[in-house]
Amino acid sequence: MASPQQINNLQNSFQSAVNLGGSPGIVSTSPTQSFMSSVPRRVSASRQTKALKPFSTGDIKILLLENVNQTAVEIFNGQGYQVEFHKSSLSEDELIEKIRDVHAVGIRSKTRLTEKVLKHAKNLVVVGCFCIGTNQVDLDYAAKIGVAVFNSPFSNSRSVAELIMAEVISLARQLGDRSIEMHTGTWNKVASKCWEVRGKTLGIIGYGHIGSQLSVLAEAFGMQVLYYDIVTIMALGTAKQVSTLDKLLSESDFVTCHVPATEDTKNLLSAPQFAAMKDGSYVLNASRGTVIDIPSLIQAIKAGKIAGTALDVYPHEPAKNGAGAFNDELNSWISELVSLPNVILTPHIGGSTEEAQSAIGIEVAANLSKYINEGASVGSVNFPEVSLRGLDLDQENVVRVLYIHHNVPGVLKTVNNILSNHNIEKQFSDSSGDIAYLMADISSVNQSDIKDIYDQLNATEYKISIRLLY
Ligand SMILES: NC(=O)c1ccc[n+]([C@@H]2O[C@H](COP(=O)([O-])OP(=O)(O)OC[C@H]3O[C@@H](n4cnc5c(N)ncnc54)[C@H](O)[C@@H]3O)[C@@H](O)[C@H]2O)c1
Ligand SMILES: O=C(O)CC[C@@H](O)C(=O)O
Repeated sequence: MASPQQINNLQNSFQSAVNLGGSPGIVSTSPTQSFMSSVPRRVSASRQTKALKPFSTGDIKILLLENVNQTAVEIFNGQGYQVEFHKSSLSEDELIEKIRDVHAVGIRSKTRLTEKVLKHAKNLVVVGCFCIGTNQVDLDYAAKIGVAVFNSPFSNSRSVAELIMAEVISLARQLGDRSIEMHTGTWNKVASKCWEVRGKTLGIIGYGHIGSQLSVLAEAFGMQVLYYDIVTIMALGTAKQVSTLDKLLSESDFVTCHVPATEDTKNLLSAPQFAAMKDGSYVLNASRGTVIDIPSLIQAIKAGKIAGTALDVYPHEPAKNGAGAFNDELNSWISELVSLPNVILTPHIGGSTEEAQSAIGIEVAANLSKYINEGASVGSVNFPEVSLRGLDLDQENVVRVLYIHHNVPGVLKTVNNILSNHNIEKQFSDSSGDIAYLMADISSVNQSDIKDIYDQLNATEYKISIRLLY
């Protein structure tokens, strides 16, 4: 378990990496009253670069849902933001109400940020998914309205891989059933249909961050590893990539899914795939609930084709913890599933370890703060990745222009024409699909010029959103 000191050290290293120490720079998508007042700049002596600060730090409001780790809360508090923290996710109506005037939202896997919800967000600049998966957010629509989305691409990968490894052994030894029996007073000392995992074949569908970590763990247990992925990926150890899903299914004793939720992965394993598997093999899923057709899996277990399953994710999951939350109203087949032998069910805890949650809290909070304070979108999952080096401490009358716009011809000419009365110190622009993002540091800007620059940029036909940091 990570000690508070280790967590503190981790946090410090992240903070210095993203240069969050000292005075934060603050932003807003639209000019507030404080935009027009000349807020004196605060520059920390310990910093090598100038902190940008157009507004009072208290102007930034952050809504954190789903018990996002306290490391994130501490980072945001340290920035002086207003943090509203909720342990669970919110209903759609509550979310629509809460999202109206916040600048950032932090969620995990339960909160659905749909187009309908995002349409009500009038000041939203950025979304943080404090997890790996981002399928719960309408990424295209978010980009369309100029909202960058960040996640933590691998902070919980190891935790998921370790859980799966534990479950592979637990299924092979029917551990779940033996434990339930003992809890109810039954002594059932059996060896029949209980196996070592040594020498067995693990088939991994999706050889990304989690799949490849799992590959290493499985080989250490003496397993052979096959993997199927839509892209060619270098094998770790002696694992072998197979060219078709059917080959993986027909040769594996255990099949585990580590793919994202996409149209292509919906019901990736259904009746024909279970039929193609070895008799007495096992199925594991800790990716997303849409990836496996659970009613077909139930039939395959009942028919004796599949000897057991470990599931961590479900098509519908409860919004919050509580007794009775996992029932047939949620998914009609639940009571049938729980009545079957050798079925290990966990409440979406693949990434739920102290280490993973604390690292995710720090990573995503740091990225969000950097985007809010400096405009850096590097690491965003739906945005062009743009960043500029910090401003020198002694630079006076400098403004950073953050201009998110439609990716069409003529933008640079128009924007640079607006900026041309000032010296463009540096500029970077990139596009991703229909969205483009231009960042420019301009000098020789008087306080009185700022509103004029804002108004001119705001009037351009290509604009999606603008922020000015100074
Ligand atoms: N249970 C949990 O708590 C938990 C925790 C973390 C992640 N996850 C889920 O696990 C998923 C995988 O995580 P990751 O970090 O390994 O992702 P990743 O992006 O690193 O790897 C996913 C791999 O799947 C491959 N892939 C995509 N579509 C495919 C298809 N149709 N067939 C075969 N391969 C395909 C990709 O090429 C990639 O190599 C995430 O998307 C997330 O939904 C769950
Ligand atoms: O913490 C969560 O809610 C999600 C965990 C996992 O599914 C992920 O996508 O990282």
